[in-house]
Amino acid sequence: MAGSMLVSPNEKEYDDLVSIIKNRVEEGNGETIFDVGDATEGGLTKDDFDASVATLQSIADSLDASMMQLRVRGNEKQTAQYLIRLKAPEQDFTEIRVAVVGNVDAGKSTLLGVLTHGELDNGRGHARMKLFRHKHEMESGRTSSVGNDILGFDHEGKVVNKAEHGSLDWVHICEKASKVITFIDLAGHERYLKTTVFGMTGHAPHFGMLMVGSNAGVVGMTKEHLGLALALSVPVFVVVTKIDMCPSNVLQETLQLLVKVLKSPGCRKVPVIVKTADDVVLSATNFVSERLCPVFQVSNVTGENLNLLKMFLNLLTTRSQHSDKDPAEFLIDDTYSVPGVGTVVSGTCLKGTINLNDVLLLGPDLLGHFQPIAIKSIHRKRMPVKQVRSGQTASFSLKKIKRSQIRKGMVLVSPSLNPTACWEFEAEILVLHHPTTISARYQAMVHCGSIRQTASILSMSKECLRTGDKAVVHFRFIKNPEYLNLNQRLVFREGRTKAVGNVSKVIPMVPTLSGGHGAKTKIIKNAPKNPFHHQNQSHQTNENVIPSSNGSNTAHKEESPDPATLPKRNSIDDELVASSLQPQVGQGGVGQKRHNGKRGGRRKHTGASGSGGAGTGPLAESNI
Ligand SMILES: Nc1nc2c(ncn2[C@@H]2O[C@H](COP(=O)(O)OP(=O)(O)OP(=O)(O)O)[C@@H](O)[C@H]2O)c(=O)[nH]1
Repeated sequence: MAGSMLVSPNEKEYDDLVSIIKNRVEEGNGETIFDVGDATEGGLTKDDFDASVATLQSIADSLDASMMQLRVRGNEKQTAQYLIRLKAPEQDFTEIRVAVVGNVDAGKSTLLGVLTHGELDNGRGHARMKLFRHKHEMESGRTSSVGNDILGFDHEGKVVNKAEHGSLDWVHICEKASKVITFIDLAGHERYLKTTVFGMTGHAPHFGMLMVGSNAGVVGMTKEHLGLALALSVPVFVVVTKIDMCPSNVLQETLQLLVKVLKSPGCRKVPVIVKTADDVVLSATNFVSERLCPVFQVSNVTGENLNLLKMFLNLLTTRSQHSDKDPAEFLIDDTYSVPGVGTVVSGTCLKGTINLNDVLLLGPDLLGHFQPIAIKSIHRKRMPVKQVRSGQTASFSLKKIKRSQIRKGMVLVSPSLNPTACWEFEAEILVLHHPTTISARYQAMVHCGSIRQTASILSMSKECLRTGDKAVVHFRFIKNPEYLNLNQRLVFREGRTKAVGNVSKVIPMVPTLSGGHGAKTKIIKNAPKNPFHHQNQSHQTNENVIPSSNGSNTAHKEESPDPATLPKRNSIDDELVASSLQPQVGQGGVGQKRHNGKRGGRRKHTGASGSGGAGTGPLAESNI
């Protein structure tokens, strides 16, 4: 657009400008960054600049949007960038999910405490105490659950979080905010890698915030987490912490190594060390489209550069195209039993719009069935709402169903989708790391959305796979059928073995008379009898906050599809146990009995030592 058009537009030009800005705001989910003056033309004189800003302000007013100056450049002649953001109606806000990863002690929980509570840290764990959720975390000072913290920005870009007596009122934040950043604080310690992978696949983060302690440097799980984010195509920005206590030569070394890793062939990022507000705007506007990776250097104790980070967070916009009009698809990532309310599920609405009292299909259960279920109430970030749209997370209370009948990885979908479950699927896989070779019959944990289940390889387009190899792999879930979509990203993981890929073919369950594991997926009126043992823990619903354990989910059933496909099972959610990175197969019977007894459940060439592979970052070793 001509830079001069804003100076004194005629009526038609003004209308054109309004529709251009309106479209851009819609595309940007309620906001856009707009240039005033064209730098290539040398910018605008003061009078023309002022006239342009006045035009833009009047357009913003007509759209019921605010306008915030981000940066101005030049003296005699000027250019500038403005953020135009719609004033969201109360109860509506844009949601951005940021997965927070990094090695243990990088300062993840501390930074989140400082950002969300607005109080600096004392360097001895003061800020992080506000966030800890489980007693054992409090004691060890380590984050083991996938926790959520929110930071709200109003339409003028001001932080709306106000902690009262140390606690935050989420409803207040959501009412005041136009944009809510949800931080998914993923564990730093390698023993919790399983939780971290679940957080990255199951909570559909838009961005990854990789935290690096400046004194410790790029150590431990740093590369591992970076590799995971890259593999899942989640854009990453880096926050280097503790600059207050780090000698400058050590800080420089850390930055140099970081830049080297980011530029490496496995990563191919363009690091930008953010030092000024200009850098922030530049990074935020080019973050998603280009391979840019902003690097912030902050102190949670002195607060240095936290303003730049906050400015950047305020400018983050989602890249996904929302599809509010499609049939609804909601991915369940957790379940709760709330006294007086009943069963509550939380998760992400991937497509469509879900309204209060809608009847959706819930499934697949252990037999691959879906059952109709009504949505009794909807909460977004603990705030009761009437509707949830694509891209948003929410929790629903459900009618006439026990919590124990629902598991992570199930979906709630529109009946018009006529959903089918699948035991088998194909995926294009890239092996990021494997100690030896992977061949048919190999078994490992598949993470796909909020699905987390052991699957075995039935066949592959190559005889065996080594680190760096790509192949089309035919998988079969070993425990129950799942609901999968084409092109879903997945992680295939076991011990130090890691592969990533895309679902390329979903093989729906085949109808049989026996009701065996190939049984036709059918929609049943009444829920099947509780296929699990009762879960004795009840949790306060806390959208997106995952309880440490859902209790035991030992499977038993009335109508057995095939005993081998419903083996005795340890708790599927017992993600806190130290054994989480130990071989999954062979524990508690998973994979020991298989439908095809010949294949057995024996893993081949796992080499899994229980180590999460600290420092074995896939980046250097793969071609992602
Ligand atoms: N001096 C100083 N100390 C910090 C800073 N950030 C964090 N710390 C301290 O570093 C320690 C570790 O911080 P945490 O926030 O627990 O680290 P974490 O990355 O969340 O660790 P996990 O939850 O175990 O993954 C705490 O004692 C903090 O007080 C900082 O910027 N400066």
